[in-house]
Amino acid sequence: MTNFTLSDLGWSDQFARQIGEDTKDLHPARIYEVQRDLLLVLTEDGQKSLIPTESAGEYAVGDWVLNDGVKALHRLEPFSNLTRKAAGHVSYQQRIAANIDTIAIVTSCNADFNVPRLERYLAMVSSAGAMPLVLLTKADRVEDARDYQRQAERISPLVTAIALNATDVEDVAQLIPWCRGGQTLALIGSSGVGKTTLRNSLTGENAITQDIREDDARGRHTTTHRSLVPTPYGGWLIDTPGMRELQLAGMEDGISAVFDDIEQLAIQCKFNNCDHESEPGCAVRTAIEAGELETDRLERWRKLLREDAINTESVARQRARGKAFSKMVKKTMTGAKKRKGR
Ligand SMILES: Nc1nc2c(ncn2[C@@H]2O[C@H](COP(=O)(O)OP(=O)(O)OP(=O)(O)O)[C@@H](O)[C@H]2O)c(=O)[nH]1
Ligand SMILES: [Zn+2]
Repeated sequence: MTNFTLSDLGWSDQFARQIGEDTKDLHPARIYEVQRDLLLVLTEDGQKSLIPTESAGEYAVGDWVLNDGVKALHRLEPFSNLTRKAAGHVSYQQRIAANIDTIAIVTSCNADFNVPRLERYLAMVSSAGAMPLVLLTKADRVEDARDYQRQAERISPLVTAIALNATDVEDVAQLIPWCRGGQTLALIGSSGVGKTTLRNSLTGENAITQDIREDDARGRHTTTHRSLVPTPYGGWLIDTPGMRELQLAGMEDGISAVFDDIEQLAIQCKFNNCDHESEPGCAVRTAIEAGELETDRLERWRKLLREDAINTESVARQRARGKAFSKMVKKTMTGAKKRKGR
């Protein structure tokens, strides 16, 4: 990985505009891997490692940082930002990857295919500010993959679905338009759907198909081995480990985008606080009665909005608690310093 220009690396005016008087002497670098105490980056002068100046969770693979050759002093605002609500009892928005043009949601033409889960992923992608693509792998294992394709495309006009055999290099070449000329494509989806296989077919390399496990103080966990890898077509690929749990938080806009059909109907309801239950003049109910909208889809929309609202609140509460704690620590420290100075 050497000799890339900034534009090969995905640099654009949007980032150049963020350079100010105080940062004009620093150099841009794109993160290809976030390690606990180190950021592995790509620059015009090749690969480097930088010392982070914020906690590791503040950086994501794909981010641009400005550096002095040693430290990552400033993180540039990304044009897209893939996050999720972290699993577990501590609620926070976990950054997964940044500056991705297209996010491919990978599922297979088998029992993994699931419309509610696709809707969930699509809301996530839409909130991230990236273009969604649905990849239906294992198309070689079914009689007719077009049925899966139709079901996926029916979810939203935002969806382009491609059915393919991930093990077939020629078939996977259909994805070249999304990973050439400095563009970044990310792959997300459950474990075993073929993300690593797609990556190997696209890049010609042989990435290990299993996640590495490591022990740390908090017990066993799967290493979050996300990295930005070059494709032979001039673009980039980010492979993310399989996500078991996919909770939404702060993604109301993404949900609205995926369920735009319902939102458009809701605008036409007689009452603007309509619950779409039994109110007169409800355009949503009318559409259901006319067979233009499925009750199940209405229910899924409601469920995601409810879940998003609850999770968003718990993330906000956690953040407030964290802030209150740092404030308390700061006050105590200042108090201690003053007492010492006296
Ligand atoms: N026949 C066929 N097999 C496939 C296809 N895609 C993936 N496979 C097989 O399915 C298995 C799982 O594929 P992986 O690429 O490891 O899946 P993954 O999404 O990377 O899984 P994680 O690393 O756990 O997230 C492998 O044995 C692949 O060879 C396909 O399109 N057709
Ligand atoms: Zn209504």
